[in-house]
Amino acid sequence: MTLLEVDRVVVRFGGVTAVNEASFTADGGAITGLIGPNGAGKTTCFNVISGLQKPTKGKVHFQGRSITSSAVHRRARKGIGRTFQRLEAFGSLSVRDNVRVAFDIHRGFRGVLKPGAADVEALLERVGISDYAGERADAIPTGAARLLELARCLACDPHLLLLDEPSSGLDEAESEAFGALLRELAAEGRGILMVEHDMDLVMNVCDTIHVLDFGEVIASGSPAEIRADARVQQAYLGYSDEPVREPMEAQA
Ligand SMILES: Nc1ncnc2c1ncn2[C@@H]1O[C@H](COP(=O)(O)OP(=O)(O)OP(=O)(O)O)[C@@H](O)[C@H]1O
Repeated sequence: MTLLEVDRVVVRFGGVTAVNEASFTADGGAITGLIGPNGAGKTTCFNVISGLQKPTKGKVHFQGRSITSSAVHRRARKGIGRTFQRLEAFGSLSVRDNVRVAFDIHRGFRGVLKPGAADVEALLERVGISDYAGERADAIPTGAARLLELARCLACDPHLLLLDEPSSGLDEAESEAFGALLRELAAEGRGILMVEHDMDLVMNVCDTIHVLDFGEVIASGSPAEIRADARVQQAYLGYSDEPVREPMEAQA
């Protein structure tokens, strides 16, 4: 089922066209990748979807309804959750308290008053950061902080997760566990739209990938289709006979 539809969105910043007639979708129960070179317009698209950036033109639909003019908090209440490239946790609070705050805010909206200590612990366990539960959020490794961002987002039980470079800072084993967690979340029916530069992760977990270049969607398809697309190879992936990882790391 189509959960999110971005329809011919244009974003201009003065003379810079950051997003140019971009159209793409993300389904519930699936992982969708949004990839492209630095400056291609990926974060600007996320800002348009979450409501932080008004599009110059175009529309955004969520669950079949236009949210183009909805405020950020209304989109969040409708079930759009987001993590940021820059980490946004409360640094002086513990990891546990960061997740607790997210739960409390979400429950406050819903009018649920039951204490949720067990839920907090279960969520910390689920994303794999229980060992850091008592530590200050600004004292944990970057990879764990990214997982904390995800936990805070999941505390709000989103239908659609927008994940902006969620795996940066994760080592190979953590990245693999993270991919498995994403698959689990999608299997629960959630939609995941992910901006990510780790091509191994993207190619392994995504059902569909959209490629942006200079603000335009230059290709959409399965990982195999994207790998084989000549325009994508030229704009982003490098040549097809080279391993995918090397050109990506060269760009980072
Ligand atoms: N607030 C802004 N004002 C002016 N130009 C902006 C603004 N935000 C983004 N841009 C420009 O819009 C273009 C797209 O930027 P954006 O951050 O969306 O790209 P991106 O694909 O997310 O890049 P990266 O992979 O480096 O995060 C870039 O040329 C950027 O410099």
